Amino acid sequence: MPRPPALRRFPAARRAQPPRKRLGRGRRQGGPGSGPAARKWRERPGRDAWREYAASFVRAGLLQAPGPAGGGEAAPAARGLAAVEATEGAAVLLLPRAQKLTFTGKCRLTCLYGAVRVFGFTITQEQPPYDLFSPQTHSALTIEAVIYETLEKSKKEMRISARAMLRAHHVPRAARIKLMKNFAPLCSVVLLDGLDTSVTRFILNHPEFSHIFRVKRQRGPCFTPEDAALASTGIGKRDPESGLIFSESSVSAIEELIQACCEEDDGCPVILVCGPKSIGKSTFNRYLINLLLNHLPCVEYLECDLGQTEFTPPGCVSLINVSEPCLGPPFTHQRMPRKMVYYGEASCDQDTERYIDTVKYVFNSYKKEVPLVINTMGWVKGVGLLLLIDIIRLLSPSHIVQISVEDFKDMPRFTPEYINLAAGLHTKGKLQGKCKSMDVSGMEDWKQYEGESDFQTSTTGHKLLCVQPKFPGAGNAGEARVHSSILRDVAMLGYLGQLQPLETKSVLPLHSLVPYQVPFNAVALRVIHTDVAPTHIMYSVNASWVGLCRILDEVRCQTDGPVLLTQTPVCDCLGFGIIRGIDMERRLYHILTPVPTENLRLVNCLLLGNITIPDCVFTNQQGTEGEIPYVTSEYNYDISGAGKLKMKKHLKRREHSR
Ligand SMILES: Nc1ncnc2c1ncn2[C@@H]1O[C@H](COP(=O)(O)OP(=O)(O)OP(=O)(O)O)[C@@H](O)[C@H]1O
Repeated sequence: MPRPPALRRFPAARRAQPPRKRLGRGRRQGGPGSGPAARKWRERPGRDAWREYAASFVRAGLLQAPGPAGGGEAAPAARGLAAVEATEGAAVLLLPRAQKLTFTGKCRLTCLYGAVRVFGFTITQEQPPYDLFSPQTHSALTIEAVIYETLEKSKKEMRISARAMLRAHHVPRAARIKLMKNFAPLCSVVLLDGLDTSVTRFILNHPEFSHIFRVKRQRGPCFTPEDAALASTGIGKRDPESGLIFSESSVSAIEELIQACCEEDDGCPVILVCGPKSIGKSTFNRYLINLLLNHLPCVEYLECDLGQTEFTPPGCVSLINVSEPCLGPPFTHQRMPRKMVYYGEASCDQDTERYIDTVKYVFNSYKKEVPLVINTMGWVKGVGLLLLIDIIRLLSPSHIVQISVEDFKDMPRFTPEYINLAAGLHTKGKLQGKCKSMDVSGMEDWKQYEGESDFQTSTTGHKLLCVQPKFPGAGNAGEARVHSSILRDVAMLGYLGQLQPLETKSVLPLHSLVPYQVPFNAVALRVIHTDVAPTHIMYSVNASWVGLCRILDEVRCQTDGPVLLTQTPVCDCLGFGIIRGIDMERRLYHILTPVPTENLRLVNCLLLGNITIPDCVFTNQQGTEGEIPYVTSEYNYDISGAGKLKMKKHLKRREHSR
């Protein structure tokens, strides 16, 4: 096994952590959600007030409506959007009222005047800059001008203050003049800067993903000066249809949920979102969270989908406090949850009981102080449906958002009555036993949790919100832009990107980074997903992805290790690492991880699951001479555990019209 260069001790040794770029930006200010308009609305009693406020969503373009701007009642302004190059790599964009820009690429947005909404989140001029990520792997982001308070300023006063903002941001005079020609009352002006973060640099450094933010270069007369200005910042205009498309049922579900979350006497709604694969659950959740963050300082998010996790690498159940908007896909916002358990598989079909225990363990940390949004797996057929019923009983949500296309027959409507009566996989329905027609075959061997004090099966009745998505390809996983395994890989790269030092512009290959050294006897070890003979354990652990966990038992070892656990614990996971190499003589694991040292001190257990390091990490070991470590072309595939690396050349699964 290759030995890395210099080593540091772990967990006792310190590792110099460069100051992290602060993504946090404190409490929301302004925006229709928290500004005087929203306050006025909140103070007005009755549902009509809410309806009136909700209509502003429609006016602001949340609902697709006919007309070039798709802006509902708000007629498109006479003049279109204008974009001019400001300084190098930056452009200023003027959006007349209700106008939108849908784009691919990435940029940092500062609102200079008025207010814009991106993915449901409203950014006003009082707020700091926000990083926007619109890769080809997901539906494109849209920047839309929204209606805002003018505090009864005259048109002249508005022009003066817009001009002052442009000057304050060093927008050159010629650009200012050009922009101000397009100025109209209630327009919005934003500054777009080129964006290059250490995480995106690291991801883009892998040839497989180098094009995910690439903007299609247009040529000829279609390429306007506006396009040139936008291209200078790293974004390119897209058709509005490439952005989010919300059906009326989505909009009314969102209205209802925001109302429930913002009404103080309504307690803390627990919103469970479910539906088949690729139906838009994660996108709905992100959008809902962003809208809620216009009103509330934070919301909580419970991730129960092991395969497509929002804030963590795959294979985890986690609870996270979200106070910053999600303005990109999961690989752009990997964060440390409040509570996380590493389950170790992208699906739970092999051990549903441990999955239930894991969800239960993580959910116990939710204190009902802020609304909770729950994401569930897209496995909603057969056993998956039964398991979802168990999860609903366990979490007892106040609202269920059930997303499915109209002709989807595998998932019955999750009305309170249905959830009360139906059999789950580990739980009985209320009338089960009395009702002969209910299918409980094959349930005899399952442990019945009902009646156990810690398994909350009471269904107090929830509000069911049925959503029929209308975007092309909804619910058709085969038509997805990108295969789910590729999204998992890129999420892991997003996680590993946190290892990159913030201060350097170049990408440091993973094999050049200094790992921690961990004595065998300091941590217990467990392979979750398969039985491995103790004599072979080091072969399976080397060059593997591991959960860095904390078990409550003391890790005691008479010998110099390794310490092997005989059962998989349901325990806290503090992050992930790569076992970079194993020193059999000095009995040390060499682990690369972005987990901060103070948390590493708590780690006393390494869990190895069925989540593998993306192949591109092995094949992309730049600068190595001769055979690439861990990758060989001369291997005996008869040896148990040997496998062929699949070279995924294209992100697209099949030709997609968009
Ligand atoms: N409202 C929408 N408008 C346009 N595109 C959407 C919308 N919702 C989702 N999509 C796109 O559809 C694809 C699948 O969406 P998403 O990941 O949200 O589905 P999911 O149900 O969470 O999938 P999974 O079951 O795999 O977790 C993504 O490319 C996403 O950008």
